[in-house]
Amino acid sequence: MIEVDGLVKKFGDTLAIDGISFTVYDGEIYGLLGPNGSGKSTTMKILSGILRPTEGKVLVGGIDVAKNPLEVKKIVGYVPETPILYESLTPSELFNFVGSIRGIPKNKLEERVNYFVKAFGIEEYLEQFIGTLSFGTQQKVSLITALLHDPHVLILDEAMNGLDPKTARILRELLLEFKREGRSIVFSTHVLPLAEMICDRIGVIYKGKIIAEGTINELKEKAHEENLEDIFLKLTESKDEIYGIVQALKESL
Ligand SMILES: Nc1ncnc2c1ncn2[C@@H]1O[C@H](COP(=O)(O)OP(=O)(O)OP(=O)(O)O)[C@@H](O)[C@H]1O
Repeated sequence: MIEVDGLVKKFGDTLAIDGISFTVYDGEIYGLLGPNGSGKSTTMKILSGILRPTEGKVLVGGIDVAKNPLEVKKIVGYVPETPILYESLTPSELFNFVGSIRGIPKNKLEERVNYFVKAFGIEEYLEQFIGTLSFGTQQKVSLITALLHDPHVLILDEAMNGLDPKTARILRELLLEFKREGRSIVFSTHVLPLAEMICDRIGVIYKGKIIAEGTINELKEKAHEENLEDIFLKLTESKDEIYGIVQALKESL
């Protein structure tokens, strides 16, 4: 379970997160949706123990992230928006390195590496330098790295980015399985039909604030709109603006 209460994050004069609160229960996929720069990645980095909050309280599995970020990192699997990997290591070397710093027993590590390497189909890249791999393959390596310690909480920042349709489907099924096992998952994406497909509840974040939260059906009712894209555009005040821009483009052509 993740409990976020009155979270604020400032970068100098920039107020990136402006007092947000939400809860992600065990066995739930919570979608964090918002326009570029609205504060999704910042929130996810705080939940993963990577950034310290300026104000507010965040408990992950009952552990306070500000007081004990190292303990939080033990139970969280975090996939950043862009893979951050050691380019001069091979995936095999990276998995062994991550296994050793996380204290995963050798046989367990081998078992998990084999399982995920097969699931994501990267057998042929295991001995190549990460820096030479395609973006999608690096994303798969990043995902495997985040899953090796069998985390109870998953923080996935646009984790489907760059994945081919087959791998995206495998990851989707894996996430649904994790959810059935009772793990808590926070999932950000700009692909709204995907969010509609897998998220149990959604929080719409805009200018550092959660401006709407609920199941898809609850959001549809609140916004009087039929699909998540229209709900999202309405809530983020983009709908009229888009029509104006498209109209101006048509006139200028
Ligand atoms: N390290 C940093 N230093 C200064 N400002 C930052 C830093 N990280 C994020 N910000 C600012 O915080 C705000 C929120 O950024 P964030 O990356 O969380 O947005 P986002 O919703 O993840 O955007 P995107 O959809 O483009 O990935 C932005 O104004 C951004 O410029």
